Amino acid sequence: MGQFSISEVGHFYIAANTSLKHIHVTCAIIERDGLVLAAQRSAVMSLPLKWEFPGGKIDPGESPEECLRRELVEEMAVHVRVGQSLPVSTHQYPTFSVTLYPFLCTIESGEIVLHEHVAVTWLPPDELHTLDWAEADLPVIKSYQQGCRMRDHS
Ligand SMILES: Nc1nc2c([nH]c(=O)n2[C@H]2C[C@H](O)[C@@H](COP(=O)(O)OP(=O)(O)OP(=O)(O)O)O2)c(=O)[nH]1
Repeated sequence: MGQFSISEVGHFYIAANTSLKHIHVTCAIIERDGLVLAAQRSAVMSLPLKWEFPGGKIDPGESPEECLRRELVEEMAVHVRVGQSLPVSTHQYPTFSVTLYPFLCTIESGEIVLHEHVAVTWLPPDELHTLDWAEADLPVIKSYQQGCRMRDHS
């Protein structure tokens, strides 16, 4: 051990990185009465206790909108109306990378029952940054907040 040069270590690092898992995930920015829903991942999920927008991995043959509707029923027992899409963004975590497909949503029917998350909260868009978010969500929050400011000024 300790026999590798910097360039060899760099090579192994790049080789390991190119085989990282890449997942495609939808996420729902659910708006109600000027507030937005954030959900906290449980201690036993990946990215434990981080806050996120509910959603999940897109199944083969499924559209992002179909995925969101399915995930929201599974995770929170609500039926959502899927609206406008926001810019897609990709983030590399140390052990996997994720492409997020965010959509504005509203709850069509159902009361929230948490099947996977430990908590949800409703926040004004400009207070979203007060939570400890999954890192991949930071650009999503930024573009969402920019969109809100444009809506406010139109
Ligand atoms: N649903 C959702 N997942 C997110 C967001 N941001 C973010 O980094 N992720 C990550 C967390 C998970 O690693 C992955 C979503 O997949 P998932 O919810 O099916 O993940 P999981 O790890 O609980 O599922 P599993 O692989 O254990 O079956 O994407 C987000 O805003 N919403």
